[in-house]
Amino acid sequence: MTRIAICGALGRMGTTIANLINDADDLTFAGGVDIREGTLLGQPVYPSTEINTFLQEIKPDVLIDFTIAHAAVENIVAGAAAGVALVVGTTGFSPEQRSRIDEAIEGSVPAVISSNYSVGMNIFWRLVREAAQRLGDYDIEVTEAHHRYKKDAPSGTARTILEIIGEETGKTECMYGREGMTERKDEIGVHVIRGGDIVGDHTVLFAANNETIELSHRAYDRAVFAHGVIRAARFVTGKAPGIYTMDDVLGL
Ligand SMILES: NC(=O)C1=CN([C@@H]2O[C@H](COP(=O)(O)OP(=O)(O)OC[C@H]3O[C@@H](n4cnc5c(N)ncnc54)[C@H](O)[C@@H]3O)[C@@H](O)[C@H]2O)C=CC1
Ligand SMILES: O=C(O)C1=N[C@H](C(=O)O)C[C@H](O)C1
Repeated sequence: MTRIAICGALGRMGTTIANLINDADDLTFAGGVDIREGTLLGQPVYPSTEINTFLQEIKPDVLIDFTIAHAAVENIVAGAAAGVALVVGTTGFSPEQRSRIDEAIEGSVPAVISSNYSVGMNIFWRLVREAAQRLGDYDIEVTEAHHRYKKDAPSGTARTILEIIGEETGKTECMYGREGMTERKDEIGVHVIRGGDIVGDHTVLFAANNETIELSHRAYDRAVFAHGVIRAARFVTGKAPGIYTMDDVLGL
């Protein structure tokens, strides 16, 4: 049995993932950490200030983090120091936070890090790469929509899309929304929508004179992310230290 713990256990993703772990024959939900203390599925949830005590007492094989960037950094550093394999889904890291994460993980524990654990999105990123390779001279606009409670913008997934487009076209300048008198140059337009309970929509528009191509991905249920997280948790157990992606997990 692989013992799995979750940071952000009481959140939208934390509870969805815990329920899937509970249903799996080879995995056990060992407990969680959150700002609030309590229990989930009969297991303890420690307050976030007690992450080190939690790791010593619960001794999970894998620590999954779906919290918020500043908290995730501390949880990852603690998990790596305790020698626990990691699966990180939290988004919104600054470059400095990401460097701190990489330093903590490299050479100490195996970790999967991805801005989007849905299988469909990992294929979508490949489609975007192919389109960007061939349509680099088209105008490109990225739009994402999420629920009203999402804190980081643009989404981690949109940031990954921008990285892919940058790698394939060399275009790295972005225009975040437009207002007033604007003149389009070679920038990538980035547009963020927040409202209701939208789970996660991403669209990449390639536009030229007389034609447009739109690639869209829409998640209808958080279970699509959570299923990918479970695959990542099984994959990361017993791997050599280092940072892995969903390409590694899915064998893409
Ligand atoms: N990579 C992926 O596939 C996905 C990533 N996400 C990302 O996961 C993160 C969480 O998303 P949601 O579950 O929707 O948010 P949420 O707000 O529902 O859950 C976050 C939980 O973390 C807890 N928390 C906050 N600070 C903490 C700390 N210091 N230590 C422990 N727990 C703490 C909160 O109390 C809350 O229960 C976000 O960054 C989001 O962008 C969300 C969905 C999919
Ligand atoms: O916060 C969310 O909900 C989501 N966050 C991830 C992101 O920032 O890309 C993934 C997914 O779109 C849902």
